[in-house]
Amino acid sequence: MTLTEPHAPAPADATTRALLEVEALDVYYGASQVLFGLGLTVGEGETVALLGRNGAGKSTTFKAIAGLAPPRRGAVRLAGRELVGVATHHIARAGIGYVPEDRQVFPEHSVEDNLTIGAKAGPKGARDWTLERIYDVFPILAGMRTRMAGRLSGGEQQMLTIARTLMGNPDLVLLDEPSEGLAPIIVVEIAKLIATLREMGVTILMAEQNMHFCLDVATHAAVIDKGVVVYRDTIDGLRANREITDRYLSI
Ligand SMILES: Nc1ncnc2c1ncn2[C@@H]1O[C@H](COP(=O)(O)OP(=O)(O)OP(=O)(O)O)[C@@H](O)[C@H]1O
Repeated sequence: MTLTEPHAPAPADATTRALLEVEALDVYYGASQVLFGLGLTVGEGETVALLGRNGAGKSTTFKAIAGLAPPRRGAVRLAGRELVGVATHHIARAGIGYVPEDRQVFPEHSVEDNLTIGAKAGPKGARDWTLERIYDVFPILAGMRTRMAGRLSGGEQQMLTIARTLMGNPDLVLLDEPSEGLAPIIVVEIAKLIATLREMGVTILMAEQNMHFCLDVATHAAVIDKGVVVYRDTIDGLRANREITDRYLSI
């Protein structure tokens, strides 16, 4: 059960070590408050879906974690290290790979250049992700390595953005609405890809409005409403909880 205390970081599974802890986060745009003491935890190896309606605060939560929407109050810790007040590029170096909603590829560069531009060792010196491994997991990109990224379809650009982020060897990947604006057949491909990453043990926090997309992909779910995380459970717990899905996620 799992209605959460609004200000506490909603607990990860007791057996899992917390990788990301977000605690009592207040974020404002100018005078307008958007996150209200938001708490959220992502355990190592989990794929957590942050679900909520349009405007609930999903993107703002990600921006706050990535340092783009600095919180007025609260804490964001990655493996115990405080990230509030740390510059965005240092947050990336600390191990957070952020895939924003608007898919940022370098359109005038080839697929392979896009992958190598952001390549670096992870914070612990790990180079788990190499070009070879990327092409293994993203065979579609292997077939278009010399193509200009700007000529890729929306779905291919989404895959390239995820792949480019992995080349930075992050400890945690933030995926903001990975299924948004894509044709259903491509959404299925993106879902398979995320499931593959999950099986490989990559820790993922993804924002989604589309609950059905998450049911087969995520291990856990957190529900955000009006800037507060109101529920956290396993994905199966969410699936079984009609009250929560009807109240917060019905479209
Ligand atoms: N730059 C901004 N300036 C002012 N208000 C903003 C800004 N960005 C977002 N907001 C407002 O903050 C609230 C939360 O927006 P946010 O984008 O975080 O929601 P979301 O859950 O990601 O929704 P969506 O699926 O539409 O992206 C909304 O009311 C939105 O209008």
